Amino acid sequence: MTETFDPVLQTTGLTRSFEQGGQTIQVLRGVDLAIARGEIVALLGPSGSGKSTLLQAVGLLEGGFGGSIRIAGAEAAQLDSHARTIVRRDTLGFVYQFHHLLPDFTALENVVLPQLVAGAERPAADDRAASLLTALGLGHRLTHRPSQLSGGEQQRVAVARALANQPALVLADEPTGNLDEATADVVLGEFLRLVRHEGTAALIATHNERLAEKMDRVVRLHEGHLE
Ligand SMILES: Nc1ncnc2c1ncn2[C@@H]1O[C@H](COP(=O)(O)OP(=O)(O)OP(=O)(O)O)[C@@H](O)[C@H]1O
Repeated sequence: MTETFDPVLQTTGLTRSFEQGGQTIQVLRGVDLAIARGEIVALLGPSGSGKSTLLQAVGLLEGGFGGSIRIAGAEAAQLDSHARTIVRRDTLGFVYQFHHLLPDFTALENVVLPQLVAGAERPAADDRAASLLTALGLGHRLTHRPSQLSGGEQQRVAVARALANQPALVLADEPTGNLDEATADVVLGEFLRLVRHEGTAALIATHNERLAEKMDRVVRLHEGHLE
């Protein structure tokens, strides 16, 4: 019996260009990428090669792309804005270079909130948040606000928030790019361990070849294509 490949993300001939000053900048020129369920993929490429542009497209954060993006079987171009919001909320998790935590809420609340938005109830949402934060070594920081946390701790909270709704795919854009090298290593290691434990697939843009080697596969953006 042949197993059918059921990727969590599949892009085919993905293109994206920007108009600027009367000129067209062709950033993505036909990106073909398939990520299996649970697979962790490093996205490498020089500055300006389009890593963020690719993550924004597959994160359904903006339109304007050509080609096909399928997320968990749904064709992005066929989704209206409400359906895109549901896919983002229920299927995707996001980690950025800067944590974007809500400053007036505690670490725990920052991880509880997306769950409540998705329809979870307390105390189950609190338990899930506490368990994720504890797995990231923040069990003693649950009631701290972001400003009371170190940079590495803030990024760990952002990781816990991204995983809170058990997404099928986490998209991360330079998730440790704002941290010093030693902290970046530790936080990325914990991020990968937790993603593996949860069985979540991930696409992680980074400049760091050494960190990329810790992932299941490396893809490189070069002149608008993946190598
Ligand atoms: N909204 C926009 N309007 C015009 N050009 C844009 C826009 N967004 C991105 N670009 C251009 O697209 C190219 C790719 O940018 P992008 O941020 O995706 O690269 P990157 O690989 O993530 O870079 P870095 O590693 O420096 O973060 C750049 O030349 C950038 O100037």
